[in-house]
Amino acid sequence: MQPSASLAISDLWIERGDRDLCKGLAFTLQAGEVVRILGENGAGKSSLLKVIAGILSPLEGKIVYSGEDVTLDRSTLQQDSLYIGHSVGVKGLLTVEENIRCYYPSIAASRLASVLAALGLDDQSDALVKTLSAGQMRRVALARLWLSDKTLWLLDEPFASLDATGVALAEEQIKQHILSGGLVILTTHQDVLSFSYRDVVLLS
Ligand SMILES: Nc1ncnc2c1ncn2[C@@H]1O[C@H](COP(=O)(O)OP(=O)(O)OP(=O)(O)O)[C@@H](O)[C@H]1O
Repeated sequence: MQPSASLAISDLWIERGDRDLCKGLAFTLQAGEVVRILGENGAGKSSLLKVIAGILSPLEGKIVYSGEDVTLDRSTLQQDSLYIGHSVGVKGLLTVEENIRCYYPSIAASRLASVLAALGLDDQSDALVKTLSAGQMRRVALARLWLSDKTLWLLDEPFASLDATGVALAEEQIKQHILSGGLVILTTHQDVLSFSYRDVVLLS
């Protein structure tokens, strides 16, 4: 985790297909803050997260991470960020444990066991992910929140498919992260969140 990290987005303009998204978007994020991206379906919320993560490039604008202009080269930001996309992004033909080991190959068995227990997946450790429910798959994806040492979290619909217990677990991880000085940008259609956040609204 980087102490006192910050993110500043200015004059951002994203184009996808023949649509202009987020034209002139600007916002900042300081250590310990959460921004929730709001907007109608198709407004560009997922696209914005992908641009910040360096998966897509903006047409115009500036992205500054902790004082460094990373607009053209997002590698510094990528090294210090965790992006969990809209799709669950887990591998169905691997077990729960193998999925987690894909990202954290040297994780200690005791650490893995405690994360699986926290997620209520301890009985599913050896199950093929394709045999799990949608909410259980989302929990496997969210195991990365428990294990991440990255500062900036970019979370696209992290609560989708989760039951109330799953939402509370994920919210708790986000709370712990911001208490440690992390930064979070998330999209969610959930109205009530149990931590402080600012809204950035994308107009369609
Ligand atoms: N792979 C793609 N190629 C071209 N255009 C795309 C692609 N993916 C999304 N788009 C377009 O970009 C626009 C924004 O999509 P995006 O997924 O970012 O919106 P969103 O706000 O996250 O929507 P939702 O709330 O439905 O998840 C939409 O018009 C969509 O059609």
